[in-house]
Amino acid sequence: MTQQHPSAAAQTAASIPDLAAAVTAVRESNPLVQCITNTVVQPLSANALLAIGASPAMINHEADAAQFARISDGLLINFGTASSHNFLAADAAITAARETGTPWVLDPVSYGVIDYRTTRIKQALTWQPTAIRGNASEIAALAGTGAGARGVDSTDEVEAVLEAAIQLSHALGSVVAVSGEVDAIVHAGEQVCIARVSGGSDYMPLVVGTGCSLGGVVAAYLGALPADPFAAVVAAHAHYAAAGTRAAGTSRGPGSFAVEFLDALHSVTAADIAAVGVSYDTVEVTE
Ligand SMILES: Nc1ncnc2c1ncn2[C@@H]1O[C@H](COP(=O)(O)OP(=O)(O)OP(=O)(O)O)[C@@H](O)[C@H]1O
Ligand SMILES: Cc1ncsc1CCO
Ligand SMILES: [Mg+2]
Repeated sequence: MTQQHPSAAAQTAASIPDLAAAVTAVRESNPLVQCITNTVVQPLSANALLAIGASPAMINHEADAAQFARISDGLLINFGTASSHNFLAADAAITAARETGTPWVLDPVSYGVIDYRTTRIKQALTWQPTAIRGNASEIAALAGTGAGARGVDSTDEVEAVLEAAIQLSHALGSVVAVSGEVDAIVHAGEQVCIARVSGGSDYMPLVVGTGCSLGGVVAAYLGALPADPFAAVVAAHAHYAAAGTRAAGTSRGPGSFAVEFLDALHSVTAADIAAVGVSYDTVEVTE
């Protein structure tokens, strides 16, 4: 079995992502992001993408999906309320994205909770997503561990599922991002790189779609930074954390937070995002 030994040294300065540069890359390149996502979160997801400087398109029918994937900079797949058309659209879009080398993100909503969706997510995993973004229970379930999600919500802690995230990243080559109070982003190459992103707000789990819309934002960052997927995924989470912290300061509850959060996604500067608390670690892998 593969073992991980925490390294005494934190990640070398040279490989620490330049978050400000990533934010600027998104805002300057206006990445086109195809979202095949659930009906609950469509407006929030599209608005979040507009607010960060990306261009969203919810193209989710199988007859159109592959054609649009070929012109997109990034693709999000989220089966939260998927119809038969959406499942077929996802298959077509992922196939096209793999042909064009377009980065794509899988949000494994409710993996392990219901059978048909679990089968379809398993199929999508065989196509090796550029990034997998989910809450702690979803990531644990993908690796066959954890307490299991309760519907779409997590019952696990991020740190408790870190080993599962590392295994998944090893197996698929994907960047694996686990959301929660402190997010963890894992990329297993010769070494395992781990980033932990603090900030945000405890209103965030009370607004539906903060996680789902983050999946689209991750796709946008990957589209702007295709050569550095770890940096892209960390920067997307730092952007959310900075905006969440700012929005919480002026909110009275989840309703006003949702509005303030969109404003903050737009108004946070690259410097604000670079100032988010992110800690880096590496883990050596030995057989
Ligand atoms: N307690 C918390 N404090 C600060 N930020 C949080 C907290 N819980 C979640 N977040 C943030 O909320 C966002 C969504 O994470 P969450 O784990 O709630 O996703 P999710 O369960 O997939 O959401 P959904 O399925 O409703 O879209 C992330 O940016 C995460 O950092
Ligand atoms: C509430 C809900 N139900 C299916 S998808 C979704 C959005 C959060 O995952
Ligand atoms: Mg979710």
